[in-house]
Amino acid sequence: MNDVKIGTRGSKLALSQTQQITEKLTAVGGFTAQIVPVKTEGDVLTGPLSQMGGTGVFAARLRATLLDGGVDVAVHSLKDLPTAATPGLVIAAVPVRVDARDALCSRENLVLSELATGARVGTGSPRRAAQLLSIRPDLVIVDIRGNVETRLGRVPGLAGNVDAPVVEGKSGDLDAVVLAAAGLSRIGRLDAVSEFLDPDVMLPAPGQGALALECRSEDAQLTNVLGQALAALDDHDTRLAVTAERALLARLEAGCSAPVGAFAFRKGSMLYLESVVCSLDGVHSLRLKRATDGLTTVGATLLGIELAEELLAGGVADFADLAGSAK
Ligand SMILES: NCc1[nH]cc(CCC(=O)O)c1CC(=O)O
Repeated sequence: MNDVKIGTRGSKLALSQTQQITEKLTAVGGFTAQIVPVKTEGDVLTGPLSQMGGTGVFAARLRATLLDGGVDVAVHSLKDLPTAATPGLVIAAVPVRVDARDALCSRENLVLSELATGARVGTGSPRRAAQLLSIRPDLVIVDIRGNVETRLGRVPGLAGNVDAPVVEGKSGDLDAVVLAAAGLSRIGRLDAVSEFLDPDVMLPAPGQGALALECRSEDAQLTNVLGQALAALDDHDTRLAVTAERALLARLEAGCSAPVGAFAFRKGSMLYLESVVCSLDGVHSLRLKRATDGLTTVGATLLGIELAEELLAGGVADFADLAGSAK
């Protein structure tokens, strides 16, 4: 097989993670590959991300390109991938997860507890906003969008030396932003981090820090060179963790901008899953944990479903906008 086409979004983050994956795939598979940036709806539309409606803004175009043969593999950030299966496509590999935590990137390198009363913190994520407000109700949350560099540019001193596109003419107007550590790491900007927020403080989005390598179902066969190379990149523990997190999200019928955090990890013979659902103002929240010794994707799926049902029984639908449509 020659010149496998690897599809990705065109952002710096997407290109850098796809480059790393492509190097591994070609080394394992012994084929050549070509990276094909695909413009997605999410790159074209403007307006607050949380109002762009439903999940999968970033993934839909890539999936369509995969189905029509324009690319052979799509590299997705797993947290941006809708939980519903796409007929004809499979997630052939979930490579080992990097840091799943969120990170505070602030002016003068302050940690969360040191931010001034009423400090302006940028995030477009209701999940991050709600968890920030539950610890620091005084903070002023500013809805921001744009790629990672653009968001860093909103904090004085963090713009870096890249010419990040300035969105709505705003830069340097915030005290801090919250971004995924994984994204910062992948573009080489961990220097901007003032504090890594542990899951005790802020539970990440389901799938955060993990990638999904998707291909057409017929190409995932192990009799196929591409299928073998993809299978070699799959990490079982990461697969179990994200399977539990995504099963929970699916059972809650939560949208991508719902205030739901979830983090699972395997330790020894157990898979642990913890989740939080918050009201947008951070005043109400329910946080629960569960574990299973069923270390299979079926066991992980059941764990996610059971924890979601406990959250629903605890009344989260009464205070949280699970559909994530209203702001
Ligand atoms: N929603 C955008 C997005 N999708 C994936 C990442 C990078 C981290 C990851 O792979 O989980 C980011 C940026 C961010 O949330 O700061």
